[in-house]
Amino acid sequence: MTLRGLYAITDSQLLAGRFLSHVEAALEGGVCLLQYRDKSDDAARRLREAQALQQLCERYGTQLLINDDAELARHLGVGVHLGQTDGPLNPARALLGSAAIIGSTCHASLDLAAQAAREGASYVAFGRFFTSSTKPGAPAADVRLLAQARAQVNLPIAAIGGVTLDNAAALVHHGADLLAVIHGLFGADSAQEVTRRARAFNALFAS
Ligand SMILES: Cc1ncc(COP(=O)(O)OP(=O)(O)O)c(N)n1
Ligand SMILES: Cc1nc(C(=O)O)sc1CCOP(=O)(O)O
Ligand SMILES: [Mg+2]
Repeated sequence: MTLRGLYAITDSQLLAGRFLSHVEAALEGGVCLLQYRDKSDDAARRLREAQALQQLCERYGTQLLINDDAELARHLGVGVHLGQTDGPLNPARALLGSAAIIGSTCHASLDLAAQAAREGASYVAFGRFFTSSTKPGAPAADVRLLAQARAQVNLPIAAIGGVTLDNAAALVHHGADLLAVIHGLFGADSAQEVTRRARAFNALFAS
């Protein structure tokens, strides 16, 4: 499976009251990966929402990943995204199996990316590349890191953090395979605008 294109990530606050409609609008525009990211500890709601996203993803042929929670991913039979404080990759791979998509946050570190590759990650994520209203305190990364990663890491590369249609082309140009986006996609006022943005993000990979 080719991991290349828009990687949409949900945000429970931003999507309050329009969760499924905005996500479906994004899927309509084309989403390579969808990550369910909910930082609450409301396990029942998390299960319910993740199941609803799984149904949508099945309809649109999109791969679902769960942020942080390998157990929930295992329950649903989907992939997981793990940060540096979310537990090691090896047990997650053992839990989810060889076919599961497992992503790893590498901040601005090629060493972390090499380690993630050794431990069986499916893709590595670098960022944040721009100012992020969702996660303003995330460590910063420079776009030139992407070309270095391209040369040294034999895995798809996701770029995250403040990605918008105004700045995403540079990330693709420097080597990003996946544009991981929250606000730049789901911050739109209407479902139609979400779909338009999703299409526009994907068009950056066409040339
Ligand atoms: C695609 C992608 N990249 C990075 C992250 C950040 O993961 P993490 O550092 O664990 O931070 P939280 O998202 O858990 O706050 C991500 N979720 N997705
Ligand atoms: C969840 C997350 N992780 C980041 C990292 O740098 O690891 S930046 C980030 C927030 C991404 O949201 P937005 O597209 O709204 O900036
Ligand atoms: Mg995390």
